[in-house]
Amino acid sequence: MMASFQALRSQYASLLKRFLSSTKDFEVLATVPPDHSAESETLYVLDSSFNPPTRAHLRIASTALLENPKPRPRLLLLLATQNADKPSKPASFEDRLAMMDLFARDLRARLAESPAFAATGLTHAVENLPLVDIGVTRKPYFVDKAAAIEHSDSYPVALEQVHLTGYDTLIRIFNAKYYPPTHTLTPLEPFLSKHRLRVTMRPSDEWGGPEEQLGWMEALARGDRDAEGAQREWAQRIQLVPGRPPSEQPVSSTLAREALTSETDDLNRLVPDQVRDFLLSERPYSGNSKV
Ligand SMILES: Nc1ncnc2c1ncn2[C@@H]1O[C@H](COP(=O)(O)OP(=O)(O)OP(=O)(O)O)[C@@H](O)[C@H]1O
Ligand SMILES: NC(=O)c1ccc[n+]([C@@H]2O[C@H](COP(=O)(O)O)[C@@H](O)[C@H]2O)c1
Repeated sequence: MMASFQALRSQYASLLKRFLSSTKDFEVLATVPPDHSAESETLYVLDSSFNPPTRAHLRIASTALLENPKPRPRLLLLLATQNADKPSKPASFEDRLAMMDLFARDLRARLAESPAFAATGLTHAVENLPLVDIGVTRKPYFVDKAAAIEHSDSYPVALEQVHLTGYDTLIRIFNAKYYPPTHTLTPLEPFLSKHRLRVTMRPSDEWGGPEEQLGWMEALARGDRDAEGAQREWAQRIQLVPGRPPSEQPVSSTLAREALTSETDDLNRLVPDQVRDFLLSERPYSGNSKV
């Protein structure tokens, strides 16, 4: 197992090196399983630091894909090598890409259990499962990520993108401080006129509960943000879906990194199985991992 983890990491290390020495803003490095032929009508995009991928990311991706299983959707797991706010830190990007690949396999295994992706007629179940692309981008902002994906030669230009985010990220996308020089929300227009956001609620002390989060959407639809350059029609392009029920414990990448140094049993509920095996075997946060 360890040998195959190392092989996966070095495979991504060389693909990443090629990307970093290119002038590209975005590249698909691999597809799980390797297959580039399938047509799809929607591209779901999960942009994250994947540091590490968690069961929250698994829930966000699987609920989206299960909601619209036909025609076969495609999912892009997008590693942001530059974050809008956070400085870069361990794990190394090749470790994260290897974990994204393992996450893609865990996700497909979960989807394979659902009737939505079961075999139909002459088609085997595995042929109905979404393909998962593993990509990288240098662009920290969603408007630029979406444009880089549109202009890449990996997908048809007209493909609609549905960006999967949490509520905390939605609030940041709608923060005019990110859009110099005018510091208005008008730069979101090309993004939200073509693409969509599927936002998972993330109740917390900082972000409030479901009512507050639904209230944010109502305010946008009412025109409360028009003075900042927003358009009330954008509310129709944003779907807000329930997240973790209050009875379940919180899940985040930070909690998973902490569990690795203290309560490794907690990893079972925080990260998918193959990601847990990678974390326990490779210890990518110990400071000894090869960069
Ligand atoms: N538990 C969660 N509920 C809802 N959305 C989530 C959750 N975890 C992550 N997300 C969303 O997934 C996307 C990527 O998340 P990110 O990589 O920042 O994970 P994180 O767990 O918040 O990371 P960290 O703990 O390292 O800050 C973001 O849009 C974030 O809002
Ligand atoms: N205005 C924006 O588009 C905007 C603002 C803040 C964060 N982001 C991005 O959101 C993603 C998630 O960010 P965090 O990992 O900090 O939660 C990152 O790719 C980050 O760069 C985008």
